[in-house]
Amino acid sequence: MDSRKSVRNLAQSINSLIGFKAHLTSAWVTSVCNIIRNCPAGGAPAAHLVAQRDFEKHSSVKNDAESNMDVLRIQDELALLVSYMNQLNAQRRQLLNEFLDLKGNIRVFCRIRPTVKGCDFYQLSPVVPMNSSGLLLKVSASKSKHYSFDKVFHPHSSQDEVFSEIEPIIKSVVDGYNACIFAYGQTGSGKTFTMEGTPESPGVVYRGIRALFDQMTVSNQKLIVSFSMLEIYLGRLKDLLVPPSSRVSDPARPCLSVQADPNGGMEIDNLTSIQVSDFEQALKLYRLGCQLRSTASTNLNKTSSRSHCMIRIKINSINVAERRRETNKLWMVDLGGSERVLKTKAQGRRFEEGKAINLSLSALGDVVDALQRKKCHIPYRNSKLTLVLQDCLGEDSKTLMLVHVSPEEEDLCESICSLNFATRARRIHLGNGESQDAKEHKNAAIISLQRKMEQVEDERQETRRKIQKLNKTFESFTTTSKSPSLQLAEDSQLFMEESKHGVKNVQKFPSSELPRFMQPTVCSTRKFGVDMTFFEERSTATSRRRSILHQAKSVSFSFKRNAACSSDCSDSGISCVVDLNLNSNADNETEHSQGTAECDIRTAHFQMHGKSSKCSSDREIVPQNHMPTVTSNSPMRKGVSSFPFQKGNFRISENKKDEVTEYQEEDKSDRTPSVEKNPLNFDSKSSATLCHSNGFLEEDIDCSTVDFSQVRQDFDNYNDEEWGTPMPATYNDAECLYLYQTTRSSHASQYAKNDDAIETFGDSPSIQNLKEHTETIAKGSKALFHCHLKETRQRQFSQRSQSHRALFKDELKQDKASIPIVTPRAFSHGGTGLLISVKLKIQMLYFCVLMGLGVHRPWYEDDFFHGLMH
Ligand SMILES: Nc1ncnc2c1ncn2[C@@H]1O[C@H](COP(=O)(O)OP(=O)(O)OP(=O)(O)O)[C@@H](O)[C@H]1O
Repeated sequence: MDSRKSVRNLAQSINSLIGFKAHLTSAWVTSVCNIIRNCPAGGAPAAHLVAQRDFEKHSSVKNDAESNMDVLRIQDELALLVSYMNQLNAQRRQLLNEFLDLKGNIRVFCRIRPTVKGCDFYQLSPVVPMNSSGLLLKVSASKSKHYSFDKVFHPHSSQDEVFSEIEPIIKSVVDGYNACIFAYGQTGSGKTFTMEGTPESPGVVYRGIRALFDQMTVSNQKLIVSFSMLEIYLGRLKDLLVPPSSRVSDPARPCLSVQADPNGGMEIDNLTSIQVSDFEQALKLYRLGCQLRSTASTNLNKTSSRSHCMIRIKINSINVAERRRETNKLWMVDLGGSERVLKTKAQGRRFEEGKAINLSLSALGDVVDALQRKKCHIPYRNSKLTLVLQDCLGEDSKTLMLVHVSPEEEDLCESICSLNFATRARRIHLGNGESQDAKEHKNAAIISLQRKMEQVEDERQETRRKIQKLNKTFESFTTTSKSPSLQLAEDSQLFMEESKHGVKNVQKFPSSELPRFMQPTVCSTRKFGVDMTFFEERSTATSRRRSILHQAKSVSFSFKRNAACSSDCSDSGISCVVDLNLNSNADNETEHSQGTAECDIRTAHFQMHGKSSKCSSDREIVPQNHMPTVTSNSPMRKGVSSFPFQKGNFRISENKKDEVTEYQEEDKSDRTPSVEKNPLNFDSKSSATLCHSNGFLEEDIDCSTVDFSQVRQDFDNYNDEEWGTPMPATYNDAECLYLYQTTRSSHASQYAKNDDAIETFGDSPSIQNLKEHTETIAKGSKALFHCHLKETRQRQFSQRSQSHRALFKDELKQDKASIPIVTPRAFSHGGTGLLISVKLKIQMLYFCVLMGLGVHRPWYEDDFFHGLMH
């Protein structure tokens, strides 16, 4: 009896010590008691039972020993194979390197565009391809000139053929080299076709990104890839991942500027850099950037690129042991077309664009010339183009120039210029003359290296297969040999880790494998401040993949004072930036307006969300509009929070006053009746007050005067194709109201269709103004308006979140390289991340101990668990 009492007391002491009682429901205790009941009968065990147990124990020990031996054997084999694989990887790298060195650090390919006039190419064209590396240019009837390049692509060469020659350079980027691939040539010669391609036959950028990710998967290296895209337009750098409306509407946003980094590389300050984890994400960004390129119709090309378009893929290596650099870059550049102004008859802006392009191409020529002559001064600084590419045009990088020529007679002059330029570039690595013997020797070496590379590749494939097979066997051993309690303890640990880091791996921890008492209750979900939705099994594959950084959030809001509505619905909605800049001076800045000194590399995490498991809204985050999450490896750090907007739910309502944006109903009986049935379901005599602590929007809204249908209709008319990225097709009433409010705000009244046209609203535009404006939008600038709305929304959220910064300081200090994860609920319960983490740890330990006790039941009865309840 005494021992029972002490057991009860022990449970109560534990409760009072860690305040855990609140989480223990009767269901929990019943589950634990059931476990105990299912164990062999209580009391003193019968002798035969003891004997049987001893026998089982003995045989299980024997089996355990055998399986342990097997596991050890597999582990040994695996270790051997992995080390062999590493050797093969190193060998492959070395061979590829030698191969590229032999082929030259600067390689020049020539691609001849098919003729557009449909004439007999070989007879009439002045450009005649001779073999795989030479072409003949018929300058006149009696005179012709021979050019040779590393590769000549005939007019009928496919995009596949072109890319197969480029692929080794892409692979070398994964091995730690800088690389630059650029398309050069006169306007209309096919540069954009080669780089961008068409949906049916995608170009080098598409294939390059895919090859890069494939190579990363194969080489099994931990690499962080980030994507940037910019253009050099009229000598200015423009971020192509920032919509023009945002560039214009935020005068505080600094221009992009090129700076030398301490490692001798070049860095572009303020350039949006978005971390991508797979090919699809990078591709989406690329498409987005392409939409924003400056193109125009000229005499020579209907869709002429009026700028140099530059795609940068930056690769940061975590394990640098086997790589040359920690960070390296791949530039893929679609240069603007060289053109003769007389020929294009360009005027005004087109003339200026052509002039700027020609100037920078000429600067590129000077740099190439200086490199060729091995001058001590290389005039990189003469143009933005050469400055940006500086670290990829040197000796230690792989450069590939794709020169494009038109086969038309009338383009002969331009073809001669382009081919001469390319020949000059090629001399950099070839020297002025190479004997025939030397050439043959080199070719033989290249072929032999190619064979070796193929052998190594085969060997790698085979080894990879073996490793996979062994891994499977190993997994089957380890899963069967684990005792249930050990498995549970490990899973619990996993849960702890995942909760701490915000990682939600649904497959690893499905609720069906958990005892009921380990499953979250509504109460525990609220109390812990951790999103427990990941316990729920997802029915579709798409809903399984969730962003690491995404934090689902319960939202509650109230329109009517006494009728708060709360929802546990987790929506993969809009992620907004929580600016964690530790420099207080920059408090009011968005990621694009950071001071350059504070930010070396700014990486935005672009999140691709699938459909929410519970909610119907399916939204994609678009960089800058919904502003990607931003991190930095400089002292400035940023984290992520989510901001779900969904139909019916309006604002996140939290306890802290400075974090809250909520609508409260105000009784204003003198309001005029609603224009139409108010979609917000406001009483026609009501108005809403938008309360922002940051003062961004502070005014009463007379809801009865807002024609929501007009606002919504306008946004519904918005065409996704214009923007190139899927957008929500409809806007809910809350967003309409927000839009309306935004247009009334003096802080957010500038919209621009392009650089030339800026429309500005006054401080208090009337409804008429708003309607006029929405009509304007309907005529052509919906997308920009849309961007503006999102940017405004993001900025507001970003500012609101800055009050959290201090709370992240500890995390930031601990791990500079990792991405800070924000668990928003932690704040709403008034605790710091550390406190909650410790608390979670204790509670989990407690669970494990109880489970252990439940299974082994050394000295107590069910009373112990009942004691926990009292
Ligand atoms: N190899 C090719 N096969 C089929 N069509 C091609 C090829 N190269 C170019 N074209 C076509 O020629 C036209 C002009 O090509 P493109 O726009 O790529 O030229 P560009 O060099 O980028 O011109 P600009 O410098 O003015 O932008 C396009 O319609 C394109 O589809």
